[in-house]
Amino acid sequence: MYCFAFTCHEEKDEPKNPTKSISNTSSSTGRSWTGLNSKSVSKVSTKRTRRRVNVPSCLQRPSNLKEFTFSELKLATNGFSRSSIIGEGGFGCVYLGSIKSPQDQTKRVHVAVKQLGRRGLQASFFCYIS
Ligand SMILES: Nc1ncnc2c1ncn2[C@@H]1O[C@H](COP(=O)(O)OP(=O)(O)OP(=O)(O)O)[C@@H](O)[C@H]1O
Repeated sequence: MYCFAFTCHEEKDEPKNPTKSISNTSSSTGRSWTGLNSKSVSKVSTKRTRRRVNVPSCLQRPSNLKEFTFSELKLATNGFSRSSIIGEGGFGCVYLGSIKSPQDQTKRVHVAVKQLGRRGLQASFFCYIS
């Protein structure tokens, strides 16, 4: 299982809404879009200690993550329509989206788009590929 770290980056022409992240729901690609795996995420996201865990910022961490703009995610989820909602977790709603495959631009893949809600802002945010 591979993981996507939440992207902190905001674009100037986008609304201030750092609440979206995306994960690939398709297991058919067989390739990861990121260097993180479930082990590294569990180290930083599930360990509850009094000591502060030193997590490198999103911008410092080397990765091959693809960043999506708010507009791209809006398009992928049909405007974050209610009919695209496939679940809701502790961080917020999860939408079914469709994007061009990073490996083959002629194909489309289904993705889960997680929306960080107000409650979720209080916690670290990671999402994962199923
Ligand atoms: N990659 C995915 N593919 C398909 N459905 C997903 C995917 N990610 C999330 N979901 C759906 O959205 C729901 C909420 O997922 P989410 O990961 O946000 O919360 P969670 O699994 O309850 O964990 P937590 O909120 O504690 O992180 C899931 O129960 C599932 O139904």
